Amino acid sequence: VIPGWFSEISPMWPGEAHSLKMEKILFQGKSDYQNVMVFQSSTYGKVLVLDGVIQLTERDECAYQEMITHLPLCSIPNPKKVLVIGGGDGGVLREVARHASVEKIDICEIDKMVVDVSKQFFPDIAVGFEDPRVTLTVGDGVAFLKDVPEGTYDAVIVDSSDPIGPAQELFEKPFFASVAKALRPGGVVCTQAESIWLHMHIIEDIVANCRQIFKGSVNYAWTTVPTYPSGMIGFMLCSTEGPLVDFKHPVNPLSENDSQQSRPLKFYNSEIHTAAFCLPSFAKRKIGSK
Ligand SMILES: NCCCCCc1nc2ccccc2[nH]1
Repeated sequence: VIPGWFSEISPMWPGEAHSLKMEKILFQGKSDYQNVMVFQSSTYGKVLVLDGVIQLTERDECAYQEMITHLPLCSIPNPKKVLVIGGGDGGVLREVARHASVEKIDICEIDKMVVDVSKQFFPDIAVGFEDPRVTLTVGDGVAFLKDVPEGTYDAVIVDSSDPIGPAQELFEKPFFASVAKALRPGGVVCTQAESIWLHMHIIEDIVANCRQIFKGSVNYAWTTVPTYPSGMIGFMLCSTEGPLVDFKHPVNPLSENDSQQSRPLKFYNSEIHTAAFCLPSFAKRKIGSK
């Protein structure tokens, strides 16, 4: 261990560890589900860490929050009701709120400590909770979805951590089936879907499960996040049977310089939306779609 440096050692990326120079630890706690830590880094702003794994930094969270939100919401004409599973930092809520067509935003986050810590240390991310359309449920997303009437949502966003830890069930078939039931015909889901450099086997399983359950489109897309190991993270975008969804050509554009927005988009735009679905050959062979 190098004094003054945080190294992200995890079984999720054996044999490698991304490190960030650390100025000061701002919070350390243990919730009912995981260890929670916040530190001030030297060059990436404040950093949120769960069980030793970097969830977000102030400097590059935009790449993840904007893409996981706008890839699905810009792919359907008029999203009205949106569900977020996970996402307790509030960043996805902040991005969903940019869509004027949205009338209702439900969020189900299992760990209240993540919400409280985000509000205290990441106000520009937790700002998402202030939108009047938002209803927060603190609980297990699997149980939440069991009580959702069929066809309730236009879009579901699963902003989870990784299969090692409290989010494990969010990567399994029964959960995907409950998401499909909660979506209207032609509805869309976008999930955090790991890295093609590190987790190809996990992704192949996810793609196989999604292709069985979602009878519309199933596409993998990705973004670059400098503070995530392998510098990238991917998303699984699926649509249910019904009006065809072409994820690669957004029908509901968000103007990147929308003057109404107090904060313009930092990362997402319609070109990068389309580019996000382009895969390197090694990945195309394994998880590409026709
Ligand atoms: N909202 C949490 C996003 C995921 C944070 C943890 C994490 N960091 C990763 C780096 C590479 C691949 C998968 C990863 N999962």
